[in-house]
Formats: sequence, structure tokens, C-alpha cells
Amino acid sequence: MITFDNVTKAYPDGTVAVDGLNLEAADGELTVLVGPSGCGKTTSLRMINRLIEPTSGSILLGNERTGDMDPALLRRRIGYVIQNAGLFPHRTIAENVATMPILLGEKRRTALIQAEELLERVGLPRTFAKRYPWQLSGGQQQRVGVARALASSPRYMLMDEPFSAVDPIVRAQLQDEFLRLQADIGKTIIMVTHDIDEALKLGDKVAVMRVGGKVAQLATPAELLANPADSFVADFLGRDRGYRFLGFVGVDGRVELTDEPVAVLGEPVPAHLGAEPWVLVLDTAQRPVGWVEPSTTDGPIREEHLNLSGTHARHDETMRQILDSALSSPSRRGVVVDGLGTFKGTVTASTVVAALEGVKVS
Ligand SMILES: Nc1ncnc2c1ncn2[C@@H]1O[C@H](COP(=O)(O)OP(=O)(O)OP(=O)(O)O)[C@@H](O)[C@H]1O
Repeated sequence: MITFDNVTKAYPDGTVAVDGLNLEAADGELTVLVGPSGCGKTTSLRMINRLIEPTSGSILLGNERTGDMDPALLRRRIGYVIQNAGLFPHRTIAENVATMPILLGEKRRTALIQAEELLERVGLPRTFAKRYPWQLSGGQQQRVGVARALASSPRYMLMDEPFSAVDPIVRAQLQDEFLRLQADIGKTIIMVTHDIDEALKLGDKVAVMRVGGKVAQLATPAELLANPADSFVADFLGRDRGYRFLGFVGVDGRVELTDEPVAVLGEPVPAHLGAEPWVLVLDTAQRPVGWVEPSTTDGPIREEHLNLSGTHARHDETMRQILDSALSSPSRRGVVVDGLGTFKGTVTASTVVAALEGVKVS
């Protein structure tokens, strides 16, 4: 656990960046600090590894006060990932990742081999080990930054806007990969972001901070959306809260699936479906590939006949995804698949909404 106990930081010019902060980041959880620009997120994070010294109060790792530790030793115990990765430009990727283990006394050769394993862990090929940072894309560099932070097997990790320097698609990929990695490694992490959607997606707990460095609310993403503590938190969460809350409600068998007559890619639409406005098309492995308007085909269904606008929901996902599958489908029948992508049935928005009537919001 990382604990802030009444921590204040006043800069020499009198700016109070953090004011009496009390916060507990639980073991094995990812706690996100989120809030508007200048609310003291980075100052709070950097006080944990003493890149910034608190003016008063104490920060504890477990039950050890960081103020009593040697700052260099403290930093070796905590992985640190920053925006733009901050890699050493003249060192290879493997050398970058191996920096801390070598500093801690690991044999260079062993550390470099472990670095290659870590690269794979964060989704990069081992062949990147010998490249230099400038030979990697921004997203790849961010992955290296995560690998480097993990290299000394720290129990704690601090991440300051780790995914913000890349485009939205790469960012979403990095977030998904990081969630999978964290499910595996279960580190105690504090992450800073100014992006509320990122906070809600990644955080086990989210601390919404207000300018002046106080926590307005610390809660799970679902609790925040369902029960914002005050109008500042509600405004910061933004619009669509009701819809976004659905992202935290599991389908859990609430919605009954309907059988759907289907066509097969590469074969003609079956004659008895010829008058339907839309027919779902599967591939030969029973995976949905799109919808077709029978009136526009003549002979075998080809890929260019397909309407691809509909999203697919897995039957074990959330009500948000299952509702989205219905709303995005040209037939308004949402496609539901199993974990392997095999077609299970369809849903309509009205059945999803009817199922939502029974969902408790709090
Ligand atoms: N070295 C400094 N001297 C004086 N004031 C500072 C210093 N560093 C930060 N501040 C001020 O402290 C406040 C908090 O800054 P901090 O960087 O912690 O905010 P933040 O929430 O991380 O912001 P952002 O999202 O914009 O990065 C701001 O008002 C900032 O101007």
C-alpha cells in the first residue's frame, strides 16, 4: 500500500500544489490520479519517489516512511514510467531496459537476456533489443518505458501520463495491453492522467483531484459514475455518465439472445431470406463478418457486399457493448459472439433496455 498522510507541498514561490492530501493506494491495485491541469497530480506522484520533497506530512510504502529512506535506494524500489518514455537515446533498447538491474548488480549478460524477455512481455519482438530509441515509433517507445520500469521487479510503479504522447488508436492498444499485463503482474500502481476516460478504463480506484491538490472523491469507476460526490466531480466526469456506467455492468445472462437466420460468405443468400431487408453473414467458421441487403446481391455474397457498421459484443461483456452492438447494426439487431468469436444470437436495443430496468445504479 502507498499512503499519503496529510501531505502538503508548497513551492518556494508560495504555490500550494498539494494541500493536506490523504490517500491510500491499495496493494495490487491501479489507483489513478485524475484532475484538471495544475491540480497537483504530478507533484503528488513525484513526492512518492522523492523527486520532489513534501513540505509536510508523510508518505508510506507499506508501513515504511519514505522520508526515512535513502532517496536513491527508494527510487530503485519503485518503477517509474513517464510521458515520452524518457529513454536514453545513445543506449540500445535492451541496454535501456537493463539499466536498473545492472545498477543493482546483475551481470550485464543476464540483464540483457532478461531485457529481451521483458520486451516480449510488453508486446515487442526480441529483435528490437539491438535497436536505438529513435528507430522505434512513439507507441513502441512507451512499451519499452514500461519494460524498463518492470526490469527490477519493483513492487510499486508510478506512471505519469504514460500513454498520452501517442495517437488515440495506439493509445487504446497500449491501454488494453497494459490492463492484460497488470492482470498478470498485480503491481501496486499509481498513475497520473488528465484524461477521465483513461482513468475510468484503467483504474481499480480513481482519485479525482481539484486544483489546490485535494482529493474530491476516491472511488471505483462505477461508483464515480453512479454517485459523483459533488458538482465538481460530476462536471469533470462529463456527459454520457448513464451510458458510460453501462460499461461497468456485466451482461451476466440478463439479456436473452434471439436466433437469427444467416447466410454464408461465398454462397448466395438462401432463397427464403431473399425478401429480408438485412441478412447476417457468417464465414465458414461460424464467425459473423457483416450484414448484407439481399436485393443488392446476385449470386455468391462477396466481401464488397457487406455492411460492416455493426459492432460485435461478447456474451460475457458489458451492457454498454451489447447495447452498442444493437445501436450500430444496420438491421438494429446486435450481433453477440462467444469468446472465440463464434456467433451466438442477436439482441435488440429494446430487449437490452428492458433488461436494464432491473439494474441497480449505485
Ligand atoms: N517548481 C514549481 N514551482 C512553483 N510552482 C510549481 C512548480 N511545479 C509545479 N508548480 C505548480 O503547482 C501546481 C501543480 O502542478 P502539477 O504539475 O503537480 O500539476 P498537474 O496536475 O500534474 O498538472 P498537468 O495536468 O497540467 O500536468 C501548478 O499550479 C503548478 O503551476
